[in-house]
Amino acid sequence: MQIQAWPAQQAAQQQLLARPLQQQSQQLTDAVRSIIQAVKTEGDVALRRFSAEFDRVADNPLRLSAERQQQLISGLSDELKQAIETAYGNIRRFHAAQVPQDIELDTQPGVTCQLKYQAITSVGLYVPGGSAPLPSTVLMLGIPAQLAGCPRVVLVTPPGQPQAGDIAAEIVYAASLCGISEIYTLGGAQAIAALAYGTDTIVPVDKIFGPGNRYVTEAKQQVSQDARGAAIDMPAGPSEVLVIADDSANPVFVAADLLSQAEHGPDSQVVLVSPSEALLDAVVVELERQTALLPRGAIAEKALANSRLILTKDLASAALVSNLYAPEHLIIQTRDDEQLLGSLTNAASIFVGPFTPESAGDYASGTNHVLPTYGYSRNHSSLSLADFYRRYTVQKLTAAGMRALGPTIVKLAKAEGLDAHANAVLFRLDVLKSQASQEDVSA
Ligand SMILES: NC(=O)c1ccc[n+]([C@@H]2O[C@H](COP(=O)([O-])OP(=O)(O)OC[C@H]3O[C@@H](n4cnc5c(N)ncnc54)[C@H](O)[C@@H]3O)[C@@H](O)[C@H]2O)c1
Ligand SMILES: N[C@H](CO)Cc1c[nH]c[nH+]1
Ligand SMILES: [Zn+2]
Repeated sequence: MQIQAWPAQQAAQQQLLARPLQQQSQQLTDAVRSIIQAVKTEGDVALRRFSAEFDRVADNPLRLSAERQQQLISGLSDELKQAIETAYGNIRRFHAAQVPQDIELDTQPGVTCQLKYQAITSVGLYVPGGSAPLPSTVLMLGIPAQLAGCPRVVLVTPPGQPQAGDIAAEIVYAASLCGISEIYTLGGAQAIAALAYGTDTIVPVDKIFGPGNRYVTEAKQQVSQDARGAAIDMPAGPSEVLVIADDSANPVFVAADLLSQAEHGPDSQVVLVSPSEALLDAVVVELERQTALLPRGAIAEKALANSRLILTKDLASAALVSNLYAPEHLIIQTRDDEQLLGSLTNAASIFVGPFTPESAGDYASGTNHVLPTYGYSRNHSSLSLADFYRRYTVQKLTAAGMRALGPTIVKLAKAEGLDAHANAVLFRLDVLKSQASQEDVSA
């Protein structure tokens, strides 16, 4: 990998920080649109056809039976179950602290406003599984759904592991901890279409959560733009990380952190920004050494080909590079991390100091690993418990409240030229006036 100096020109800066695959290529949009259309018109038949075509699974049973779920779980070792339970505990603790509070408030006497939270009725969780099955993602999605109390939680994940039509036992165990038993062996854009529009086998859901490759992410965006589709959490595509490190950082740690995301897939991107040429040089050597030892080294190498090593004049400009890139994950390993932290904006999840690898947040520290990618961290947030609720308001005006606020509403409605709005208040004020004069007469 080549070390590149941070250029002064804006166009060159943007080119250097471009994501590897044009997320919105017309070819991708069209391919996903036709998959969605086929699922809408042909239902289960299309689902089975796409499973055969993209996942090499003939006659996909679609639903993972309760018996098969139990069989798969019983084959898991106690050590692995325990590790999943430890992660479950930390993630649950962090998300349980996020429970939103209803608000009830009199904005003025007789005018009561409430903000209320209600768990979304039915949610669909997409757990990636094309390149590697991700039970950790089950916890990231299933725990907040469980804590919010969503009445129906459906899980979909690509089939084929450990055998055709199956899914990984770890995924099933993590799902069982989260109280999820409605599981479909489906991946890709077809799974998203099935969740959004339903088929004979799958009842549609209200909101779809979860990360995935570019087909999954594009499908989520398409169904969310259709009023008859489903809402989505965020665009959470191929994993990415940006590391800011100075000459105090350990190049072994930095290279390992970069590779931890490079091994996700060939379309992942990792970026190292440093004012230290010596550190950059040492990381190049380490990347080569560690990649050669990785079972997924070939995948990581492809991701490294889209990746960047950037030399800046100081840490302040390294922070500017990060803010411009808006990474999914940002790791900082410098002499004064706390000071740097104050100048960092736009990162979805930040990992501070030499003993905080991104793997901690990917698996078990407690934060959510479902995060916006492609630069969407500028205006989208990391997944949290709040995403599993819908918010709504309730209000009530007493007669006294109407008497006091009515004239203001009438004035504003007249200013907008909306007389029917004004009338809805004026007719009530008339009734209140005549009630008041009758009370005066009888007094
Ligand atoms: N941003 C986040 O929060 C986050 C979290 C975890 C994982 N991820 C990312 O999720 C991604 C998971 O990707 P994956 O591929 O391993 O699994 P995936 O489950 O997202 O995708 C696999 C599915 O893609 C479909 N597919 C494959 N090739 C296709 C083609 N040519 N045309 C149409 N559909 C096709 C198949 O149906 C397959 O089931 C990785 O890029 C990983 O980095 C992101
Ligand atoms: N790094 C991924 C989010 O981009 C999450 C993950 C799951 N397993 C390992 N990593
Ligand atoms: Zn990861």
